[in-house]
Amino acid sequence: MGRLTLRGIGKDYDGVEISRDIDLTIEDGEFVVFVGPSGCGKSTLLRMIAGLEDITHGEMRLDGERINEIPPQERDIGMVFQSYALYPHMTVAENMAFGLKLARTDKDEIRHRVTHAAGILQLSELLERRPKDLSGGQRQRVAIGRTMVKEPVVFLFDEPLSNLDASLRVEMRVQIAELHQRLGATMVYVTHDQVEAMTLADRIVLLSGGSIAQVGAPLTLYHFPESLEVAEFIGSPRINTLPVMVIDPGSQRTAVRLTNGDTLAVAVDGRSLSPGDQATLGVRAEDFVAPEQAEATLQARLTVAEKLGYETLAHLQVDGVEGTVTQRMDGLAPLEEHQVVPLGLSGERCHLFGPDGRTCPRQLEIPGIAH
Ligand SMILES: Nc1ncnc2c1ncn2[C@@H]1O[C@H](COP(=O)(O)OP(=O)(O)OP(=O)(O)O)[C@@H](O)[C@H]1O
Repeated sequence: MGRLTLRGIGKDYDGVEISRDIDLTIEDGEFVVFVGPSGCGKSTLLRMIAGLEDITHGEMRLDGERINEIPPQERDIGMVFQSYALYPHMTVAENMAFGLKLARTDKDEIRHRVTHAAGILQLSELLERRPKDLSGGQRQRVAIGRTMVKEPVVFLFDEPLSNLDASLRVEMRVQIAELHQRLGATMVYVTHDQVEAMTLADRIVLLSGGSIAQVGAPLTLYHFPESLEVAEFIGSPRINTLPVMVIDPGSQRTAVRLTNGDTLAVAVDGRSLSPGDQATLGVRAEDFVAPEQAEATLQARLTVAEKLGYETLAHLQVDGVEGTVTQRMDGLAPLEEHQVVPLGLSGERCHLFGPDGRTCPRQLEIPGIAH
């Protein structure tokens, strides 16, 4: 088993609050990713679970047992660090066996566990090599193997892929997902990379300023963000934001005025808003519609077209809108420099955020996505 419960967890450093009011249950076998901007407290929270940081407030339990005061080596939890921290003078096999040797595990048992882990991590041919003779990805696998042989019920990963180049990151990401499927262990993973979070997580915990901004399945956060901050963090390219004025807030549709004077009835419950409020319309790059299906259309001018092959990201300028707006287009869409592009909007496919950044609940059902 490996069920973690965090109740009212908080951390102060010298009187400064770093994390606060963290309430979270991580189920046995779940893959949970902590994500958020730099300094939001992801690593601190992970280190508290590992026992590497004292917990200032609250209670943490593993399978029902309070672990606040239990030292790291006595928790049934293993951590894989960003820096692999392998011993350079030891072989791969010795590095993997080291922790078990210290714990005076039986020699045959050590050999069995190292061989088993090496098989799963495709390290069997490399067991006699030293770390300097391994690639970055192989070293990372050894670091995972060293944790695996301890057979913890919870694995913690602190940005394990951040030292790898882009293509290796993708490859290791898939391997970590496969490892989770094979072991079925609880995994808690820290990253500031939202793509890693989206692809690996059963549930994402988005942290902001030391507390939880939203917890949910990746696609729930993508389609039903609870705040502008979450909407802007999840998704690449970043969600487009357009300033609008609230005209008529309603429970099913909320009418807003765009910068060009057009009105749009957004399919949200806007009853928390008042007429005249300055709000923010959120539109993902793929959510613009063809002009003939649009309820309102903004005229935009192409600034840059990023041709990625299967799609083109068109960066556009819209009068009265700061920065650029990005539209996802077909990879073969013919585009000319400075071309005028009509940006069609549909009230069904937009998000609306109030002046305080809170989301107006979307009146939309997407099959299979809870909200
Ligand atoms: N030992 C410490 N003493 C004082 N402040 C600390 C200490 N360790 C971390 N902090 C502060 O706590 C906050 C959260 O740090 P933490 O490393 O948990 O953030 P993070 O979200 O993991 O960031 P990053 O993505 O940059 O690694 C930061 O403001 C950091 O400066």
